[in-house]
Amino acid sequence: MSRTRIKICGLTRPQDVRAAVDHGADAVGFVFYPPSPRAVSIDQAAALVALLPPFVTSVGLFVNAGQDEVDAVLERVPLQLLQFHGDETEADCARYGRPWIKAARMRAGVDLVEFSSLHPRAGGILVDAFVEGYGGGGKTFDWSLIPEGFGRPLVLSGGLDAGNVTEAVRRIRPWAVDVSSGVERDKGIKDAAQIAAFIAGVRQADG
Ligand SMILES: O=C(O)c1ccccc1NCC(=O)[C@H](O)[C@H](O)COP(=O)(O)O
Repeated sequence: MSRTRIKICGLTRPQDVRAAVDHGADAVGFVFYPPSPRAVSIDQAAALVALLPPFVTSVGLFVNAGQDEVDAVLERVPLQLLQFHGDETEADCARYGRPWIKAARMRAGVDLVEFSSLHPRAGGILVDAFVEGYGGGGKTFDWSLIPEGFGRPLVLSGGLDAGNVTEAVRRIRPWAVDVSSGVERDKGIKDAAQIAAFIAGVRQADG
């Protein structure tokens, strides 16, 4: 059984990037959605991505951004993976020639299989809770809404923390987990001890 990949999202400070990398995160996410308290500028993101060693994926997160907005980021920030967290169509996501994951905002009544079929070229589907402000809400959703045998890389997200991630991984066996609020002392301000505890919780489930 391969180990569960780990993405730490919403990083804004160099020390938090270093903490995520040092504790073994596989990916770090930077939010390019201005209303978010975790949003970073292009200059800030370029400096943070420059801290990443090989084999730690830089992820850029967008919500219904215009093409010019995404292009302006991509010109200056070497993002290896894009994450589209709004109402983007497959065509919207595919226009940048970069690998991407598409976020589904999950709640009762959302058919994840149908959603997935609308995004066949996405590298994976990130399943987040349905929250105001599109994401970063620190809220879990009913994991039983995730169908058995989903059949493509699933990134479990939404309200995860060191207290629930071991159970979440054991129940869902996702390709990866993603966390923002659950490793923070304040929005956009990560806590190294919470990052360490979260990653240890994932590793405990991996066995
Ligand atoms: O993090 C944000 O502020 C954010 C704002 C708008 C859209 C998406 C956002 N974050 C995307 C992520 O991938 C988060 O890690 C994900 O929503 C889970 O957040 P949390 O429940 O706080 O762990």
